[in-house]
Amino acid sequence: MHLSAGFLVVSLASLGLVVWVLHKIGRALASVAEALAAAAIVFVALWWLCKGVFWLVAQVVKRWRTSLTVIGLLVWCELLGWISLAATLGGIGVVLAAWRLVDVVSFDQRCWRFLRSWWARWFVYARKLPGWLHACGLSVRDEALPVVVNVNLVGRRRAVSRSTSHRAGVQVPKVLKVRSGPSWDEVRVELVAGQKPEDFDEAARALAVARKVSRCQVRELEPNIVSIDYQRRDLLGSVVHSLPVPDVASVERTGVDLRKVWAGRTEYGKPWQVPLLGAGSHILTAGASGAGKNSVMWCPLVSAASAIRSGVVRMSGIDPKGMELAYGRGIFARYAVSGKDALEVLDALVGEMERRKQAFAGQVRTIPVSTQYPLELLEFDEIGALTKYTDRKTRDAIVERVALLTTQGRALGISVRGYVQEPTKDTVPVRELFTRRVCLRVTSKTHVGMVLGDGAYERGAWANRIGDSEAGVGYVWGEGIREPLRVRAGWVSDETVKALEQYVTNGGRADLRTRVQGATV
Ligand SMILES: Nc1ncnc2c1ncn2[C@@H]1O[C@H](COP(=O)(O)OP(=O)(O)OP(=O)(O)O)[C@@H](O)[C@H]1O
Repeated sequence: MHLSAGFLVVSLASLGLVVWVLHKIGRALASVAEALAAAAIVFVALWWLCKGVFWLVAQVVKRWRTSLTVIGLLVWCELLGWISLAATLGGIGVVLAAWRLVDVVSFDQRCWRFLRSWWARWFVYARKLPGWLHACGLSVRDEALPVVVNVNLVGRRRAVSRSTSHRAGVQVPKVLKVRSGPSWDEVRVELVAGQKPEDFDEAARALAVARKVSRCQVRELEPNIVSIDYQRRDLLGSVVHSLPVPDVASVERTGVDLRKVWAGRTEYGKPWQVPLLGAGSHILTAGASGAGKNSVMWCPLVSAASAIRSGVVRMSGIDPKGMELAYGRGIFARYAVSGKDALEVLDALVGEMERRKQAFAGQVRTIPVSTQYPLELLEFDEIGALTKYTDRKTRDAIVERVALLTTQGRALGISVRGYVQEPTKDTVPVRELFTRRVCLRVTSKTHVGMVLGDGAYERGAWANRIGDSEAGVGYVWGEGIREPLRVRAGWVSDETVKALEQYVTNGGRADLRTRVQGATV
């Protein structure tokens, strides 16, 4: 009995001791945990503070223009007061408004476009483009590869394969620069690893829809940098008029640069200039009926009127319809309607080419054009009518001569400009030999590739979407032009064609046909 009471006392005392020790340990651990938590909180706070300061400094340095402006404004307010700042800003606003009223073009080019670019970058594209790109499938997911570990206890071998996935986030191309022109915004972005410029070509339509504009064009600038161009408004919506025909009585317009002849306006509001001589001067223009092929033909001729009149340019025309060129018949030294006459005109040009070869062989690489050796410019309307819809023999002969002229004529001062409604290979078997092509409104998407080449449609040359009311609007691509360029040819009225004929033939007194030996009717 005594023994069990003693045992009980000892047990209780031991239990008390254990509880007391545990209590002490618990308190000690709690203090350690508290200290650790406090240290962790201080550390995390310090970490975020450092990160914040670093980010702020980086922003101030990176956006140095904004930083300087803010600092300047603060200093101004401090030294001169905010009333003087408000008055000065108001004064600048009034001056800018007056500038805009007086000369909107110089105002836009020298001032407004910089502000517009800045605004577009920070308030449109930096904010919204990542979302659009992601929605159009132009982002790359950071997906860590899923891993499964199989342990083979018998063979003590481990095999590793993939089975779980981890999604850490999404990478979107970075906006590098925004340039905002009068009708286009050019947004330069840097691609992320795993993307290629072609991905953006394919998504151009979706990008246009996301931005709620009718056109978006993608240009590859560097292997990892593309420019996404958005058309905000259409500068080619209204008719562009051709230059006036020079007045015979006034001082003559001289010095036409035949390598850059005014032909209309580009979508960037700049002059569209075509070469009638040298690189890119063999031009094939395709367009459905009523697309405006005639303005592409006549407009540069009106601009080069003085060179035609002075004999530096000698015109030849093949006009299977017998209507279009016939209207300005007087300016053509050689002219043909039927297949047989067309062959004679082409033979005459090939003959001239051979003569020039003999005269200049070994002396120059490109002949200088002059009245003695003028630029021979052939306008070949409805080329398909003679290369597809005639008898086989005439057709082959015509194709052969056109091929000769387009492959050899350039350095010898001979240029060929062809026009066609249906740009298929069997209609124009030599279409690749025309170094520059113009695609006006066409009826099908496939025609765009046939005229301008592979990838033109994807790069934004949407010629099948040109409206019926947009005659003269088209895309030009080829030698010397990196991306399809949207243009509108200058419109040439019937009166202007007649005035051109009057001017070139000196009121009918000069018959250009007499200047050509062996000219056809
Ligand atoms: N640059 C232009 N701007 C505005 N209107 C134009 C322009 N070019 C042509 N047009 C108008 O569009 C109509 C068709 O033009 P055009 O005769 O040049 O077409 P086309 O392509 O030659 O057609 P087709 O092959 O049937 O002869 C004409 O009424 C013309 O006045």
